[in-house]
Amino acid sequence: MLRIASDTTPTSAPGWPLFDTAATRRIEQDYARQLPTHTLMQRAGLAVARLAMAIAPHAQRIWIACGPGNNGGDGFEAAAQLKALRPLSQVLVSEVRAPQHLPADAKASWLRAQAAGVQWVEQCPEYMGAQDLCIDALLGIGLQDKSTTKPNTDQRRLLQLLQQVQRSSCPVLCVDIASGLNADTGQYLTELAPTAVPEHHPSPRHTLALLTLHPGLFTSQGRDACGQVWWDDLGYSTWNAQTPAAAPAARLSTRPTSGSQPARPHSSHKGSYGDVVILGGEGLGHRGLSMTGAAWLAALTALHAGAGRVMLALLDAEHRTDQAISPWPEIMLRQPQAQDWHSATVVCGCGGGQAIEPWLPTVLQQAPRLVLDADALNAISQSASLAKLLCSRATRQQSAILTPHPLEAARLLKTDTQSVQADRLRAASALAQQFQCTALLKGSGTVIASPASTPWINSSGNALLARGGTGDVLAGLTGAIWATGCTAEQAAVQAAFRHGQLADEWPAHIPFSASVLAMHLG
Ligand SMILES: NC(=O)C1=CN([C@@H]2O[C@H](COP(=O)(O)OP(=O)(O)OC[C@H]3O[C@@H](n4cnc5c(N)ncnc54)[C@H](O)[C@@H]3O)[C@@H](O)[C@H]2O)[C@@H](O)CC1
Repeated sequence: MLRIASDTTPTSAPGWPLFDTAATRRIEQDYARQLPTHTLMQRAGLAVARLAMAIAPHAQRIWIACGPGNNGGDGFEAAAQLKALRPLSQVLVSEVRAPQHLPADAKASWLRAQAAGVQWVEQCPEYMGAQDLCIDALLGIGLQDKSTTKPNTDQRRLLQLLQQVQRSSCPVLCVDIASGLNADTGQYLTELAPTAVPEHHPSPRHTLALLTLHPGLFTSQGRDACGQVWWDDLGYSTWNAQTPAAAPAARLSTRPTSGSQPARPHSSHKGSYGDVVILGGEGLGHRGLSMTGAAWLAALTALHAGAGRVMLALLDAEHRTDQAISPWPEIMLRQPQAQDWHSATVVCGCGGGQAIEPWLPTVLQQAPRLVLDADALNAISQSASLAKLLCSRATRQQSAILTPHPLEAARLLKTDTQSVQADRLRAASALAQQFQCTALLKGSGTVIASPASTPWINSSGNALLARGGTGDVLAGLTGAIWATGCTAEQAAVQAAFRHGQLADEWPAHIPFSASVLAMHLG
């Protein structure tokens, strides 16, 4: 998902820091002060040119769409560098704004592109082929919402070029971030979002983030818009690795260095890995809608993910006799009223339907570690007394992890899905604050937030996971990891990463389903 395009020093803290626009501006000013004028843009242009040659080594034509600000300046600079590095290739530029109206850095790069012999064209040539390359240098972190003002000549021209970039049939390399995408949230400005291909792009897409990585590259619409993300810090972390001029807005989770499964001491036993109890699975007898499969999926996952013991308490009173024997003999069946909730890690709500609500006061008060999923979250969003019980857990040193999808998060926050998706970091942080717990907001670029901690964005996963039951697998996996003794935040971050990593590494010859995913966790 993230590749490093320079010899950037890895951070000593876990995860890659993600800086929002305001923090990036502070870092840029701090760094630019130390360097000769124009150095940063020259480094940016060279980084773009080098990556362009790496991803399109056989390109005969490289078309660069250059916007009205410094993102466009990076484009002019890349054009100049490409012309020097690839004199036989056609390097073509289309601009939004005449050079006399460009910022100083961008104007200097425009002059360098002219001097290098770059060719100016009105628009993307129709003869561009699949081996050629399109570079999107229209808008970077200077994006502004101009929807309330009447479009001027620059805006109309920018939209015209942006549409050509978005419909490009050759690979696209975006400079810093895909144009039109908000670097803080990963949401497109409505008027700049792709219209012909709303969900995915027909040609491969790469994005070279410059100086810092931004949250918007990795969540919401960012993953589809930016494709493969590369990063060049332009030398900043070598110059100032320890004390960046601003704090990160989030961290990007990375592959654990010790491997996915920590080594188990020889002298360990089942008690070393904790008990996980799954409570959920409304039975057919309640409303004629069986949801026991969801609870089974969570239990099966906890079993294969390595929990010491797994208990399954189904909310299926009418079918109790059918449940005397588990199809997986390692999973111990329990009647909810016979279960002691005081010591185990409880995963509550998978397929719980309406039958979960009467059990929530008990688990909210008794379970020391509680993962709340699906219908448990819906019940809490509709009941002030349950919400109060959830909030009060923190005062009793009991922790909780909420695992909502955007609609469940919207219900808990008394808002709508669109508002949640408009700023996923803010929504997850609001849930964590409101309920004093860890919130894992599912979706493209899962966000994990805890009170008083920098939130995480998960870097793994793909659309294979967009099918029924994978959320139950994530809940069971979170419970199994948490039961081994880590913190709620660590459990949520590790579970989200492992869940997505399995999908990323899924063998093409094995049909994907949630239950097969659960059984691949060993
Ligand atoms: N100055 C430098 O030396 C460096 C600049 N960098 C680049 O500079 C970029 C930021 O530059 P800027 O601050 O100039 O910002 P941008 O170049 O992203 O955009 C600013 C321009 O776009 C126009 N604009 C914004 N929203 C618009 C909209 N919705 N419709 C039409 N026009 C719109 C603005 O009026 C302004 O002219 C970064 O993303 C990065 O690519 C980096 O390479 C680091 C070094």
